[in-house]
Amino acid sequence: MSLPEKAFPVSWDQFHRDARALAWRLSGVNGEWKAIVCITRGGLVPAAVISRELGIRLIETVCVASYHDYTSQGELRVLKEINPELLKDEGENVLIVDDLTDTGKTAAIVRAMMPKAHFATVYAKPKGRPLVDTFVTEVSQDTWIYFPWDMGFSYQKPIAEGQPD
Ligand SMILES: O=P(O)(O)OC[C@H]1O[C@H](OP(=O)(O)OP(=O)(O)O)[C@H](O)[C@@H]1O
Ligand code: HPA
Ligand SMILES: [Mg+2]
Repeated sequence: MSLPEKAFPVSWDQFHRDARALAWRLSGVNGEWKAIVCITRGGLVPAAVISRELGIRLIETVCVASYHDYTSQGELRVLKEINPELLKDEGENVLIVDDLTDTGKTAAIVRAMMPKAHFATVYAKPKGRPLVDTFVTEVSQDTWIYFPWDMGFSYQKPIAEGQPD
């Protein structure tokens, strides 16, 4: 996979605002959500925001791993399945939450587990967009989103002292 050309760094403040915007959109979708199923690890933070905003207290995880190094996606592995209780009715009234959909492979795997669930992500790239029902911001396929939990502040040398070679 070629390195993404564009970077989209997201601060904690921006991510909180975008996750709350997703909660707003979801508040009009369904009267009573049975539960949230968040796709770890990226879905954990948006699920915390949405559960607080929508008052959803039953939160389940489905643990999926695929991107094993910087930007290349390996084979998708389901490390922990969804509680069978929530698989009844094919996931009707269940809200699946993730941070983003990129190629859509993760979304496809989890959707297949609960075809009637509502799938929401904060960000979406074009290839994954058809797999999600509600999202906030689309970014181009060649953009890499840098999430706040992957970043930190670092010292920047004064311009006069020149930059490392
Ligand atoms: O649409 P896709 O191409 O499948 O990519 C999207 C998935 O990739 C990332 O998770 P990752 O597998 O990196 O694990 P993590 O959430 O634990 O970081 C992200 O959180 C999504 O779950
Ligand atoms: N940013 C961070 N993690 C990701 C991305 C991305 O753009 N795509 C898949 N996992
Ligand atoms: Mg993930």
